[in-house]
Amino acid sequence: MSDMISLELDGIEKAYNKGTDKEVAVLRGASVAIKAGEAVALVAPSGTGKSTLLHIAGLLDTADAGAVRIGGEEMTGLSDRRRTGVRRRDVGFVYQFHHLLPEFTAEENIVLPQLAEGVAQSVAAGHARALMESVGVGGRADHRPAALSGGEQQRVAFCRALANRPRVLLADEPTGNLDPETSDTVFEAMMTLVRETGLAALIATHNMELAARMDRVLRLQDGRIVCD
Ligand SMILES: Nc1ncnc2c1ncn2[C@@H]1O[C@H](COP(=O)(O)OP(=O)(O)OP(=O)(O)O)[C@@H](O)[C@H]1O
Repeated sequence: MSDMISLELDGIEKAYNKGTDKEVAVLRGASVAIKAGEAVALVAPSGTGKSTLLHIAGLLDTADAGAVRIGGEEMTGLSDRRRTGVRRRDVGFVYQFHHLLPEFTAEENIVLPQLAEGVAQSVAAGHARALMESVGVGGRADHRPAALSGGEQQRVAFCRALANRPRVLLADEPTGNLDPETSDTVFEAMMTLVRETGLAALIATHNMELAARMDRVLRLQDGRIVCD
């Protein structure tokens, strides 16, 4: 694990309905720094601002105050175009449901985001296959998502999220929809990818057993991030 900080949130504040009588301050100075190759669990009861935090970290939403740094670069003040570029190249997302494109094969789902970044077809296909091999779904490359099991779908979703070699992985209950055994397989696959690719991963989960197997467990409490 290098000591490079890949993702840093520094004093993030976010309120909804600002300036009205319905104002809710969701984040009140949330800070975290995640190194390359480190997997951090984020445990947050429903409604405490987990999605808000992940959206801000992934540049899908902006904070009212505080800084987001990806690969050491300050994201505040970047043009929308630059933010979109950084989001596409440097951030991978995985959600509770895989959101794979149903009309494309597993491999094509991992190839497409690379083509969008100008990677040659043969190179993209080779990278897609290598990713799938590393998480044990190499034999399923030509199947469409509907022909894959839930655990396979989710492993392919991780491969797709990593297709463009992002620095940061953000996941929201990535095993929340799976039975315990499958959840374990997907979790191990995720950890393999984090270690192999030197990603900084922030993984929201309610599963304390899986959380405890990550490098650190953090809790979102009263709008701040605290050690568990
Ligand atoms: N666009 C919005 N406008 C107003 N309030 C919002 C908006 N989005 C979220 N909130 C409120 O902010 C709080 C945090 O929402 P958020 O979605 O981040 O929670 P969460 O921890 O992800 O919850 P869950 O696990 O249930 O998805 C909630 O009280 C929610 O009602």
